[in-house]
Amino acid sequence: MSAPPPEPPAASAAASVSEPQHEPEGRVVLDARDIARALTRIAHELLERNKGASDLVLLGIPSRGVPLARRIAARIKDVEGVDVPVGALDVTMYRDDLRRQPARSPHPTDVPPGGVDGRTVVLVDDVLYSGRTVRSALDALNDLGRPGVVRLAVLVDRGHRELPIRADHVGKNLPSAHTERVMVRLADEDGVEGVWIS
Ligand SMILES: O=P(O)(O)OC[C@H]1O[C@H](OP(=O)(O)OP(=O)(O)O)[C@H](O)[C@@H]1O
Ligand SMILES: O=c1cc[nH]c(=O)[nH]1
Repeated sequence: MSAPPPEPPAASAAASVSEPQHEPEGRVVLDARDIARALTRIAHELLERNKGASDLVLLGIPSRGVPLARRIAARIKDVEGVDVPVGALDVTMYRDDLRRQPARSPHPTDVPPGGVDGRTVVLVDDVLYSGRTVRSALDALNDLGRPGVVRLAVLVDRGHRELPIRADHVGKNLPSAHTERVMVRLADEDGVEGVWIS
């Protein structure tokens, strides 16, 4: 009798993150150090604009906006010594293309204790393109409360807005063609880190 086949590795988020993935094809527009610098600058800009960290709440838009928001919060902690609350704002059920697109699985929304009422809420996402995700995020946020101010921070603005939305804080402006793909990969989510265009 032959030995049973080995068990496949357990499918877990931790396993998928620890296995390095292949880098996307295309031209590197930001490497890991560029991303780190951009996030440091955004953290400083936020503090300057807000005159400190008081009342700030960072809400990442899944999926990659959430680790980016955490990284910005870590930089704010380094500079100001303050723990800024970080949460996640899922936009899936607020999209304007729900009827046209195949169903997407929602991510959890996670509102930090203290909520958003009266706070300066900074929405954080990896890429700003048509602006429709941010539009849906504003609707999702409206169901959570009434922030005093809402700002937007993105790692990459690739242009081609379809709505009157702009970012307050941008890691990199990346003029792009509609036909091009912009791929953000973050080590904590993807096992590789950088931004590629192809
Ligand atoms: O300005 P827009 O045209 O809305 O495009 C930007 C959004 O598109 C991408 O998300 P995607 O829906 O591909 O999901 P993902 O975050 O899981 O990659 C990206 O992460 C932004 O959230
Ligand atoms: O509401 C949304 C969000 C992202 N993309 C869309 O086309 N619509």
